[in-house]
Amino acid sequence: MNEQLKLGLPKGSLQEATLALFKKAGWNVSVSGRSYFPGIDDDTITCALCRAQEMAINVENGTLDVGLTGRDWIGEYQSDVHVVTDLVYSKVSAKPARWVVAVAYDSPVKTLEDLQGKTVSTELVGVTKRFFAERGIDVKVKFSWGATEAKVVSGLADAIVEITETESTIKAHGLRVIHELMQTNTQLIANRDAWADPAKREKIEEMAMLLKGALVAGQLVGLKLNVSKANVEKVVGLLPSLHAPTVAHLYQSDWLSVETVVDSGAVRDLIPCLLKEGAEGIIEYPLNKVINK
Ligand SMILES: Nc1ncnc2c1ncn2[C@@H]1O[C@H](COP(=O)(O)OP(=O)(O)OP(=O)(O)O)[C@@H](O)[C@H]1O
Ligand SMILES: O=P(O)(O)OC[C@H]1O[C@H](OP(=O)(O)OP(=O)(O)O)[C@H](O)[C@@H]1O
Ligand SMILES: [Mg+2]
Repeated sequence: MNEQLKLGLPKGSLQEATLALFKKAGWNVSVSGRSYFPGIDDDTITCALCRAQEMAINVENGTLDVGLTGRDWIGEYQSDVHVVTDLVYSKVSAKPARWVVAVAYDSPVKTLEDLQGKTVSTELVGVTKRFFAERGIDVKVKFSWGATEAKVVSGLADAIVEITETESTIKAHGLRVIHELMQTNTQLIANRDAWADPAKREKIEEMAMLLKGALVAGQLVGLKLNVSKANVEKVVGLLPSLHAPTVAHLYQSDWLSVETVVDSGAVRDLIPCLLKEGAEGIIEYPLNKVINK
């Protein structure tokens, strides 16, 4: 690659989770002081921090070759970019976040149609206008700079269209969700010319593969245990795995070592069952990457 790859990292809600993901994928990104140009331990890449809202615009116009942002903001500007891959994580979890229509708990509004003629406050103006227009519901959409939930409480709007992940902000303001507009997750997007350039495309594809591998690994753990030959079938039968588990002989013994990868959420229930079926010396370890062809 002759030129460095210009990578945009989202400043704000997605920043921390994105830098942690890059670290797991193999890149150390160092954000220092007030600079919006972090360092990265890869000579073929230059980094810039960019608001999630502006990322797709900057990738579309070539200021950046590649960037990460939410599907919501790509849709808001209907940006002409190449979506390389979905990376399903949000601010605090590895799940999508949801854009919802919410009203005050005691509001007479029960359905979307009840919002006819009313005021809706949101940061996501374009998507919201299109959403109501498609349904023939005439609402006044007012742009919100943030703290949008407060606008229903203070009577500035009849409803909001707002993002929620844990629902803690919705609940803290006594709001009621009446409809889900869409789910959103992080995506890796590329500029169309960068994607057409073979060297850049190869680098972007490698990046996508390693980021996905790191993300998948976050939901899995490695599990290793010993079991006697007599009990191995019962123990292996309990193990869900990416492929068949690896079974190896222990030196000068009738015992076997079994190694596999399982869903981290399943381990709590799985370990007691494995013990009951004769497993011993169980170890669980975190994984950095899981790469599947
Ligand atoms: N829990 C969350 N809350 C808000 N945005 C989230 C959350 N999880 C993921 N996102 C994504 O983060 C992006 C918005 O991030 P950004 O930091 O630019 O806005 P913000 O959170 O409103 O920033 P600010 O801290 O200035 O309010 C969107 O693409 C959104 O989908
Ligand atoms: O469902 P939750 O987990 O509570 O997360 C969603 C909240 O987080 C974001 O607020 P942000 O911190 O961006 O503040 P803002 O409203 O000032 O943009 C978003 O706008 C919601 O208010
Ligand atoms: Mg916000």
